Amino acid sequence: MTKSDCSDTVSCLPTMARDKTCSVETDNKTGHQSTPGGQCFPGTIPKLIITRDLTPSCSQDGAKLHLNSGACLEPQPDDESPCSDSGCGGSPALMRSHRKLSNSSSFGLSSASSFEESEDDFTGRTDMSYICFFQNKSWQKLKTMVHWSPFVVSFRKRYPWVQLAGHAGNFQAGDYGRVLKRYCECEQQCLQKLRDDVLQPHVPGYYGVVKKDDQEYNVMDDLLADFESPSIMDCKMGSRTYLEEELSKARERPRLRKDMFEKMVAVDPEAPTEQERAQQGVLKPRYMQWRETLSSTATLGFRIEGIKKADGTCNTNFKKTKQKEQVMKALEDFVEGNNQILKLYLHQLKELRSVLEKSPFFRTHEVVGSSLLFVHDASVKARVWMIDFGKTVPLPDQQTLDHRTPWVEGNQEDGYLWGLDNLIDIFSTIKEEKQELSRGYTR
Ligand SMILES: O=P(O)(O)O[C@H]1[C@H](O)[C@@H](OP(=O)(O)O)[C@H](OP(=O)(O)O)[C@@H](OP(=O)(O)O)[C@H]1O
Ligand SMILES: Nc1ncnc2c1ncn2[C@@H]1O[C@H](COP(=O)(O)OP(=O)(O)O)[C@@H](O)[C@H]1O
Repeated sequence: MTKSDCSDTVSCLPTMARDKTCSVETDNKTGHQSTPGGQCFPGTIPKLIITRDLTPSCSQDGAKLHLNSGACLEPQPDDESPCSDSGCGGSPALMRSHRKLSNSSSFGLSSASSFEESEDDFTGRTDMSYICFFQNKSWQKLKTMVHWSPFVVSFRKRYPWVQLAGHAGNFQAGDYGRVLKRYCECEQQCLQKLRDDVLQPHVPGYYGVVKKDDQEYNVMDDLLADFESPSIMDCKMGSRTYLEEELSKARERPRLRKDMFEKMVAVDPEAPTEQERAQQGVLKPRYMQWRETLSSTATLGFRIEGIKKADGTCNTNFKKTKQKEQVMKALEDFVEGNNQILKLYLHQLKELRSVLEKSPFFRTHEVVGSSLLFVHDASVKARVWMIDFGKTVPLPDQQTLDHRTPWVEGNQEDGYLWGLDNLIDIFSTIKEEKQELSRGYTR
């Protein structure tokens, strides 16, 4: 997710203390559209009601959103999450739209064929030494159907940088071994605090803020730097992908998101309700809940966002990967039957869990929308890191989370450890099945 100045300020304070005022008006960088004609929905617009989701397959309660009469719906900047592209403010340099990278099915070209000039490349010099070169040209765009980032990291070695998920345009190359991520105060505060937490080895190293072309960036370790042609997987953790704060805002000031309506229809034309169809828009929490129940987020507490393999193939088409068996298949495919890689990942996930259970930072933060980034290569090196702290917010004084208790609105539980337990179980099952299989062969 990306940043917005005022919403960051709002969300990086403990919930109780947050200043909810935000004077910035909706801007056109967001790409979000209001209801048809740019007006408030002309009909009777219902009020927002939150009810429990009692779906038996879901081991947690979930808030459901319904519209009742009376509200005027139109996107507003402060409806968004702390680092949302669609939030208010942001740098003038980023007034262009920052699309969310599509999760549509996509199979990458080999990196060799993916380098191409593009009209919308970044060109010209910058005031920093972060220009990257490929074939003597600056800022080559890695152009495929998938999410190659618009830069090639270059210094001691050149390698195409891959952004598997998240918002397009959020990253730029840093000095060798570092990347720049569009500034988000919330994320900055987390990365800073994490430097002094036991979790430090499990998150990218953080090196402060730099300004480039009027835009600020958080500088952090490039987690791909020490790998050769890495395979990468992004798993979004937790049973909930929107902050409680986003829910309150949606209830206080329900706003329709036409872009989310369109993303919903693209996956399942039957998904919107009659009313949503008439409005041509959905509320953000409604969209997020729909994504959660369509995927494994609601039932397993994590979901796969994308996988890029060493051969360059890339798949971000996991929106409907929900059943345990489907997830297992995707994970098996990711490790390509390599037992050692499997063991390394399992070991690291268990180690991470034990550190999370001890971490003061983790205990005192609502961790939403954060991912685990899995990276391995042919040299049988494999690592897992926590990334994306744009919606990780401190809890009010004295409050702590166990990250396993099912969420009910108000308790701020995020299901992170529940999801990690499930992920570990799935990796363990794959390992056991492989062992069974090899025992069978040797009999
Ligand atoms: O994956 P799809 O279905 O495209 O939906 C996206 C993701 O949930 C984003 O989360 P993430 O950045 O973790 O991938 C979220 O950003 P937030 O994190 O800001 O909530 C986007 O909200 P908007 O940015 O409001 O569009 C939402 O449209
Ligand atoms: N420090 C990093 N090193 C290498 N790759 C990263 C790093 N941070 C993010 N990425 C890549 O970028 C993608 C999106 O990152 P994320 O922080 O989730 O962005 P957003 O905030 O836009 O959602 C990840 O799936 C991963 O592929």
